[in-house]
Amino acid sequence: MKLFNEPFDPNKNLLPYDGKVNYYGQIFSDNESSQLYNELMDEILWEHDKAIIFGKEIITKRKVAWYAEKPFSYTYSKVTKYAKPWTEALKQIKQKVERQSGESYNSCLLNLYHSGEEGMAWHSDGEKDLKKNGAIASVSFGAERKFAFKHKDLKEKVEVWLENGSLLVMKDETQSHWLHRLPPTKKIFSPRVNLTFRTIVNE
Ligand SMILES: O=C(O)CCC(=O)C(=O)O
Ligand SMILES: [Fe+2]
Repeated sequence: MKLFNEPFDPNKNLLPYDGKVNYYGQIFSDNESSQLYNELMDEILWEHDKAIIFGKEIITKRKVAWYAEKPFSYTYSKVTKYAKPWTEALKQIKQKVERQSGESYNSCLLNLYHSGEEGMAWHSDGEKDLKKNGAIASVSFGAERKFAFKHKDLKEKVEVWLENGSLLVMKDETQSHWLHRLPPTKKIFSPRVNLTFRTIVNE
């Protein structure tokens, strides 16, 4: 298992094969990050996520939100949501992320983890509404958390710490061949906000 810490190279592919993941580290300063974190906490219309697991509706402890340039519908864990329009903070973050990653995005799924006990299970983001092999840019604010990848067939694992104000980009075949998760932990007590900028192709 590989665990990437500093020093890191944003051009280095964290995955050994079958996809591409780049970690850019902190692209927002500590000041910018705490301001953006506060704005997101206050202004985003956070809701508990509903998911259908084995045919049963469950409500997650984590909160989610879905914003985009148009009121796209997006089906995630078998539940359809309609996007809300960009806020000023989201426009500001999106602009920086597009410049850094050299890609553009038309939507953003946000997750609020109140503490380390909330995480996200193994999955890949290959829903049919997403552009095939499109880049997904993940921005994190608040508590630093570990993020893990696992190859679907070979089970190889790669882990990286996602710092406050950091950017991670997953692209090419990553979603076809690798799962990712945010492992829960009993060692972290403060909240974390994650934004994944994506490209939706439905209309
Ligand atoms: O919180 C994270 O870092 C990951 C979120 C994620 O994988 C997702 O929203 O699909
Ligand atoms: Fe994901």
